[in-house]
Amino acid sequence: MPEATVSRTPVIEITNLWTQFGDFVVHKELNLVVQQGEIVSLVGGSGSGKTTLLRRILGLDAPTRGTVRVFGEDINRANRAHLQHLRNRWGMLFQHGAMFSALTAFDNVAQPMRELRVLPEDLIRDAVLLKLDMVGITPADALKMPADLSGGMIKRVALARALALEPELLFLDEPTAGLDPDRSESFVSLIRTLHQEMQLTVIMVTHDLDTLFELSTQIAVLAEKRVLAYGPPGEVIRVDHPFIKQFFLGERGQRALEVLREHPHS
Ligand SMILES: Nc1ncnc2c1ncn2[C@@H]1O[C@H](COP(=O)(O)OP(=O)(O)OP(=O)(O)O)[C@@H](O)[C@H]1O
Repeated sequence: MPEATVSRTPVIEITNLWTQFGDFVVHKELNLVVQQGEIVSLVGGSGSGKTTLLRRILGLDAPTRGTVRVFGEDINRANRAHLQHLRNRWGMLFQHGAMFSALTAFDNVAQPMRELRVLPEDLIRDAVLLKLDMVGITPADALKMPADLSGGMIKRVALARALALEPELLFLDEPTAGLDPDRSESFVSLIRTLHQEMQLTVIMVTHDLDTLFELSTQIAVLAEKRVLAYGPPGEVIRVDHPFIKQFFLGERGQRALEVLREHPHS
């Protein structure tokens, strides 16, 4: 296909989104367009509406006004079956892993595949072991219950589960929270490798500036009830706005500039 005709439908397109709880407005005329292959970090102060925005994108709650399109589809107009089809195209890693505590690591990863009810069990077995191998979990550890795994291992198993259905889009909520610096660093390089190998689009919420600058191709700053700035890290941190200055200044800003010097393309 000639390049000019290749469709560039954004993976996510949010138009004039309003979110209101009673009289309290969280998002006002919020717009955001995410193209395929980006790693987007959502940042903003506490209560700025990051989690609520994620929930809107996932179609968990309908917006007060505005539209949310994922893979070109209006998420709030899709019927149940269609919504499920869309959901199978993304994976979500929750902050605390959110594993089923009564299932082994293996069965936690197998669960989304079993739910599809189309794959034979022997194929599921191979696919689960492959996903666990990708995130560095051995077959022996796969048989353990979540309570017998370390925090870092739980995150990796939860990531394997989020990747179970080969998603095109991955949501990460505070992916490195609760990990020590070494584990956090190896989790970041795992995400980076998976992003390169699977051409994933990633949307993450993170307060960890190291993770943010190591991974993001774009940063979306949520403030004043909208996306105040959106662009590559090097551009966003130079935006002249009190929140952005405060967020990236001082020690945080120094680290940011260091990482940007190490990765001058970002
Ligand atoms: N179901 C709800 N009913 C009423 N208010 C809500 C509801 N969900 C969220 N809010 C409010 O909306 C605002 C945004 O919340 P949200 O959890 O999205 O913020 P956040 O940016 O993710 O914050 P944090 O970084 O602290 O997790 C908060 O003031 C919160 O109290």
